[in-house]
Amino acid sequence: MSWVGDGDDPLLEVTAGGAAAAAVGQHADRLATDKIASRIAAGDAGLWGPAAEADSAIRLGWTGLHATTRAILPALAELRTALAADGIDRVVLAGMGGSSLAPEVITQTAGVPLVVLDSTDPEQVRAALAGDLARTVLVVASKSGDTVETDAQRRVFEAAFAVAGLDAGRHLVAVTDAGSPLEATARAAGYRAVFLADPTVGGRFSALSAFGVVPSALAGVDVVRLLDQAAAVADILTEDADSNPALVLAAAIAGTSPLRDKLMLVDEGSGLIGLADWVEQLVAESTGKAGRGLLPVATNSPAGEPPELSSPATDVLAVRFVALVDDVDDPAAEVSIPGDEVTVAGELGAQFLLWEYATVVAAHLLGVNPFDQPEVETAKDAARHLGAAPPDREPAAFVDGGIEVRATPDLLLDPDGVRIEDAAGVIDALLLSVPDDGYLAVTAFLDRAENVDLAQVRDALAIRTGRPVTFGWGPRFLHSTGQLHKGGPPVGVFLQLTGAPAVDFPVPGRPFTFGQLIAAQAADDAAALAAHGRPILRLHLTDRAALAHVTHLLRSRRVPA
Ligand SMILES: O=P(O)(O)OC[C@H]1O[C@](O)(CO)[C@@H](O)[C@@H]1O
Repeated sequence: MSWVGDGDDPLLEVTAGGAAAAAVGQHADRLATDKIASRIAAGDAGLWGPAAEADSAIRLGWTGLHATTRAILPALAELRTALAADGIDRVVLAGMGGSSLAPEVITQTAGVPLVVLDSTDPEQVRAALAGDLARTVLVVASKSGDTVETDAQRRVFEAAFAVAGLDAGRHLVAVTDAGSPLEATARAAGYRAVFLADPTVGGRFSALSAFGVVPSALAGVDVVRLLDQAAAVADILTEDADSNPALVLAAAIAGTSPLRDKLMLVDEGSGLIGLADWVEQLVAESTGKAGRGLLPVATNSPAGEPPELSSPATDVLAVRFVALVDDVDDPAAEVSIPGDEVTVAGELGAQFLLWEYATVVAAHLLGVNPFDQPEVETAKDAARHLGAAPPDREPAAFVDGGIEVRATPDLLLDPDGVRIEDAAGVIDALLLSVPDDGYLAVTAFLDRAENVDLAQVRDALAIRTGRPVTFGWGPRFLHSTGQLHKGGPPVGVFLQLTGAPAVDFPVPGRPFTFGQLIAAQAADDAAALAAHGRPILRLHLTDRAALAHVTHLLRSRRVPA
């Protein structure tokens, strides 16, 4: 069945087939009758249960950002002109999760350059520092203002500008909440601009706020068009109608029975580059708690169709990002689509608002609070209090060809209880441990620019395990699927990849280096996952040249029948 967001010139189109269509038939009408959409737009904090009200009461500002964000556009335009007059035309964005994912999608889709630095990997930080600093402006984006990764990136750039003999303040812009530590730091350091964001908008819902538009506009994106795309569908998305695309999408992704909680996000010519990475954080961090949640699987399969969809398991749902169909003959027409699938079409600004509504309605259906991230706060606190000596490194169980192997105990024994002493064997043990309703999460605390080919192991592992496989770069995924890994259904199995960096350097003013910071973040995440009873295999490359060997092992070794 197909729902078109409006008349014969669709701005949004959501279609559902099979189990997803059945879910829409089962839930959309009640969601409309219960006036969920209009209540969200009206700021009704009571839709997610009493325990969530403290959060939901201050986290619904995103419903109006397409209008309220316009207030900063004149100052933003002036700043862009002033920067150009100063010969500053390279924009680097330091921010994690919701503070960088939307600008990344916005600028990639618009085809304008933006260096997104959302890593503490020393090699990735060094690459961002290697640009022409005289032509560089660093946008430091952090709602809380004390995210350890962003603070470290800020510190090293401030020092680099000074060493280069530049007036650092003229190369620095901040986006943060009023009263945050970053606001105070930026003003004291004379940043040339400090944009205060809407405090009633959480990070993963901030795409249309200053967090989304400041870096994008400075990079050269027409953000008025982006806001207009959202404004054009705002009314449709608040309609209490079973044809409301947000209600349809929410029912399709969260209302199937049995629940298809592994969402295979597949791009099929949408033109929206990287949208899956933004949806991944929004859906995983909003729904992945209380032992429930939806696992978005961002797939960049070279063949186009991810292996998981060749014969989809009963807990898998395909969500395809497609181009809008211009000539819709009959807007009310119901077009059937094959399989247990959902297709979503719309301009980027419209999709931001669509997915935000759909996600909070999905959380309503799942019975979870979409606005907190309890397990991530624990990780953020641990990182904030990193002392002079990062947590002692767990000793390796064994070393095999330059690969230090660490693992939860069960993975180190073969089916006969004999201790495994080779990397290939322990990889097999890991893949065999993926439950029938589970998933494998590969987390690579490496350089996502330099090691980009590593992401291709996702498909190979999906074939080997026959289960959904996610691939995330660390520490970036900690602000996305990290919440779901620890707070969601306890069915994940984890492969963590780390590597000794070729370079390392201190975080100015802190008692650790970038290499120590990222190693500590990986160790903390592994410990947290083990504490949640999740199997985890950690492969540490004493030389990143061994990555080719690890990739071969992941791709090639057969799991015994
Ligand atoms: O913008 P901040 O406060 O630096 O937080 C960055 C990200 O970390 C989280 O708070 C937790 O992952 C996200 O919700 C947020 O987008």
